[in-house]
Amino acid sequence: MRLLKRPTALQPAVSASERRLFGGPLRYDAGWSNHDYARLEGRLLSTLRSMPRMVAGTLRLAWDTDRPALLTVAAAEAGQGVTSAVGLLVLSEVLRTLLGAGTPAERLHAAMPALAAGALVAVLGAVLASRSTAAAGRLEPKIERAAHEQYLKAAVEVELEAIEDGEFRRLLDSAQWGPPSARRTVGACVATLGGIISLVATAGVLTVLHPLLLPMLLLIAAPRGWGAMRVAQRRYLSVITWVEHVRAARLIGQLLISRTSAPEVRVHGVGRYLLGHYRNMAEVAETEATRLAKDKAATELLAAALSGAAALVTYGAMVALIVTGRMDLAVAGTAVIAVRTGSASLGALVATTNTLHEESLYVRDLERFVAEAGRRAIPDGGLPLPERLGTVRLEDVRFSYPDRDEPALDGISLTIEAGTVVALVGENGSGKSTLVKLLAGLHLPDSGSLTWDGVEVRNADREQVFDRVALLTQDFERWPVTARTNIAIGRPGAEGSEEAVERAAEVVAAARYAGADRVVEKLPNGYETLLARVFRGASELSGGQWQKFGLARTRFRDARVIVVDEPTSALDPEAEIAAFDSIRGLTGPQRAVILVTHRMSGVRYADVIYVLHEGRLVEQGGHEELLELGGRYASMFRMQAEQFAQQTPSPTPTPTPSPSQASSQTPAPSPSPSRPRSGSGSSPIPRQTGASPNDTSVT
Ligand SMILES: Nc1ncnc2c1ncn2[C@@H]1O[C@H](COP(=O)(O)OP(=O)(O)OP(=O)(O)O)[C@@H](O)[C@H]1O
Repeated sequence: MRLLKRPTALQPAVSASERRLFGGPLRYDAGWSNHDYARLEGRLLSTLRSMPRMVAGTLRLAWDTDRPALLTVAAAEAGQGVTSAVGLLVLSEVLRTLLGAGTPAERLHAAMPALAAGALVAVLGAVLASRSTAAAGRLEPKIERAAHEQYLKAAVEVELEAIEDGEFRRLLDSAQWGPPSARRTVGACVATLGGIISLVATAGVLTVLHPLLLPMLLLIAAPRGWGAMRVAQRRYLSVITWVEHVRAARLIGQLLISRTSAPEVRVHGVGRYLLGHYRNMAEVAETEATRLAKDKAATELLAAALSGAAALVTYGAMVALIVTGRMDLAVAGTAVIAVRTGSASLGALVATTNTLHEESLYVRDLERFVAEAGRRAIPDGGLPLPERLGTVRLEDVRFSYPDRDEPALDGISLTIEAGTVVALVGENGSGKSTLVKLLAGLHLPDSGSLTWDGVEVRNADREQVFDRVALLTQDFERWPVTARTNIAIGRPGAEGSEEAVERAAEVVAAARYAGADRVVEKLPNGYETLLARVFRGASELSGGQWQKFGLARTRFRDARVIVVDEPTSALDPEAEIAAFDSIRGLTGPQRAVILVTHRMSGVRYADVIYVLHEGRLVEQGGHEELLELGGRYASMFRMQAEQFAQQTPSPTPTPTPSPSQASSQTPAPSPSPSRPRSGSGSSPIPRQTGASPNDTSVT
């Protein structure tokens, strides 16, 4: 492996693999991580100062999640601090008595009450510790769950544009460590609280014994605190800087074991190729781990040396105090134990504060993500849409993706009326899918107007816009759930027992409508078959079979505007004809169908065909009208028809015209035009404008 640069925290090495596979380093570019670096490096105290605010967020979450548990933990920890102070005072009394006047038996006898009190205090301390452990154990999973829910909810509610934005995705990625960190923050908070209380108690006892002892104790612990904090900050910075590298290596690992890539991994030898790159990237990550380990070792050695020197000075000062008679032996004995206890608890406090600090950095990422997601959330509320669909209208709409200079759509004006089938056609990248996303309310126009029955979509209640749309896109989701749920998920909602029965019947009707019922018949457990082969007993479907499920889901959704984007790309000729018929049958008086496809045989029956070219609307009209126009549509249609005619032996392919289009002499570029459609003889099934989507199958 060739390293192109010596790695540092700010400019990590760029491996040849990264350049080859991803075109460069996969890291956070400038932006907030570098800003953090400067902050972490230069302003340790300000980082420490901001810690209480970060911790407060988690404590608020704890307060909202399980208040009694939080209060129990706080009380038990405070109680433990008090018991440890009392324990030290008792010890001092025991030592004073044992080192005092009298015979050994008399001194032992005199020390008995203090010894008994010490035992009682120790038992009380143990009981309080166990109460604290139990309550914290109850609280921690709840905190993680609440934080995770907060994370997922924030992610679900943002605009699609945010999800497609690389910077936001990075934030989304780094925030995923927030919920487990919030859980650990609770544990660290508890330990820190306990540490602080017991330290204050010990400090009080030390001050009573001699005023010089407390500053000396702090001197012992300070270097270790500095060292631990520095190591944590560097580790955090490294994790953040390398997050994308780790993600990329993980992605390669996934590709190597994924089922979909398995054939190419084997036949094309991609396995060995990717494995080599995986190793390269892992080795680069190892150099970073080595760098961190060296840095940590050096920091800890320096901290230990400084702390050791401070301990030496402390014990030297105590000897001097005893020798000069300014401290008696019993006090010195207690002081030695108190300094040891104190430095141990200060060490533990430094460690837990450090954990708290490190974890709170991740919790802060989560907070930052939630805040950013809030800013980019789909707005709540807005103008209501009429229950019945009339017209969706676009006027001079322009839309650009944030990272593109050229607009994806420019000057688009079109109308979609209820009860019609509208087709969008155009070459790859002409803007069809983008237009669909605007119609579905997933993106808002940059300029121009998009209205639903006169209500500007920008001001409309977006919930209601989504509610009125059914989407069947090219890459619709193949949910890893049962066949039934894969259809019913099109309209998720509360299921009362009566409604459940009704829904079951609707699911079956939708499956029959889309031809998915014949797929279900062959599944081992029918509708209850799990469709995800990764699980035991589950089945997997072919691409075409999945498309039938997609269509069934769309039908089940029963929306006002039904968008189908390349719905037949994986269907065989017979299924494709049936699918186009089914899609036409989805329309109704209150319903419009928007069909996006490159299959011209499916387009010809649309009421209006809109032709897009480089983001602009270049032609519009009915099939015949556009053929006569002799423009882009006509040439696309003829091209497919000719291609089909060349592939089909004589007799000349029989077009499958609709009754209204029977005069057309152009052969339809249907994949199997001479085969009669099921149930329709050789004539096509007329477009079923006005048919209810709850009618029986039209296939
Ligand atoms: N999420 C995105 N971010 C940035 N640019 C995008 C994004 N999606 C699409 N584009 C760009 O917008 C333009 C229109 O893309 P769109 O997907 O709408 O075309 P299309 O007509 O649906 O293409 P196809 O027929 O291949 O599906 C293209 O130049 C494409 O590269």
